[in-house]
Amino acid sequence: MAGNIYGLDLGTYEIKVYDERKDEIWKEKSAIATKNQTEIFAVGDEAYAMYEKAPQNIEVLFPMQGGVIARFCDMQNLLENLLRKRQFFGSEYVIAIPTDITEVEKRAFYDLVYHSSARAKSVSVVERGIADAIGCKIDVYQTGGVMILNMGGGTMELSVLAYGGIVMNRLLKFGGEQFDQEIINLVRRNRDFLIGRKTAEQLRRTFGIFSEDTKSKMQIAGRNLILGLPQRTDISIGLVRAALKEQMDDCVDAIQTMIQRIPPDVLRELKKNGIYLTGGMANLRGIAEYLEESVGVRVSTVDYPELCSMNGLREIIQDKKRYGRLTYSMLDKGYRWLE
Ligand SMILES: Nc1ncnc2c1ncn2[C@@H]1O[C@H](COP(=O)(O)OP(=O)(O)OP(=O)(O)O)[C@@H](O)[C@H]1O
Repeated sequence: MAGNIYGLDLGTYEIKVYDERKDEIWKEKSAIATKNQTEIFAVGDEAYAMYEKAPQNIEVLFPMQGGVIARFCDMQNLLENLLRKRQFFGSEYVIAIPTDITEVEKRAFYDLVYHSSARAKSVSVVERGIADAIGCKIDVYQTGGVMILNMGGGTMELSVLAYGGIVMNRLLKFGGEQFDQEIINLVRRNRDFLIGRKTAEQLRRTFGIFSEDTKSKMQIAGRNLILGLPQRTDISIGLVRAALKEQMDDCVDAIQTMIQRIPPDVLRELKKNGIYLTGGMANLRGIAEYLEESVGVRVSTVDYPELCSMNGLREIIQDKKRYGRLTYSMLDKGYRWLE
């Protein structure tokens, strides 16, 4: 059977895969569990389920950090194990990659697949901002200016697009994970109470932190650091809101700084078209309204924002004639110096 075509978005929080033959998108957590530092014990969602619960000889690792591949071999093992269940030999791959990273970091995405046991027929890459825009149903060739803000698990990526290309791009190295860490730190400092990353994520996802609500509380489990005992306690929405404030301010500052630097003609169009929010963090209730009020430009979200770049990759793969020129191989002339 001839090879398939896969679209990949290797996120810090989740790996998303588009399978062209089945025309389906699936996702798994970017996590791998190793036993005694030698043997692969579990991958994806199964490995993530063990995080903070696994026995000492099992280590749960997150090979993507800040949007780039931090542990190359672990990431390759993870991807190979996830794809092994499918027809992955001799297939073509299109990978969505962040723009504002070094050429060496970009090349790592390419090598990850090209030099894996998948024996890929071809590997090409596309800037994630472009995939996101196509996923938002923006006509990337015709638009004179639009901003995409991808709010992910480990990064926030700001891209300004015009006429099929990226005019400006900035990758902020914080996302959902860092928000959760801030919640953990504040609960610990304020309440002498230790909670895990999954509990912090649950707090962030449950509370409507951008609403007017000041009364909501949620009961969570953790460890009382004074008594050293496991306990349950109530955490208020105000505490979670306070934990997220600084990073939300940094995000608003980054958007405003970028807006100040945009060439005037592109800015005029951008003000008409607005900012599109993508990535899992765009699911936070009320975030679009909050950003719109803070930066003074219309902000919209799409349904299932975490899958937006995958929907874009799907379009790119299905309509190669139209979108093929937006993808490139890292073996193209411009990249040969890295070989
Ligand atoms: N319904 C939701 N409410 C709030 N947050 C959510 C929701 N769904 C997902 N998230 C958050 O979105 C983040 C993951 O988003 P996404 O899948 O876009 O990231 P990623 O692509 O893996 O990471 P990155 O792009 O930074 O490398 C996680 O922090 C997760 O907690």
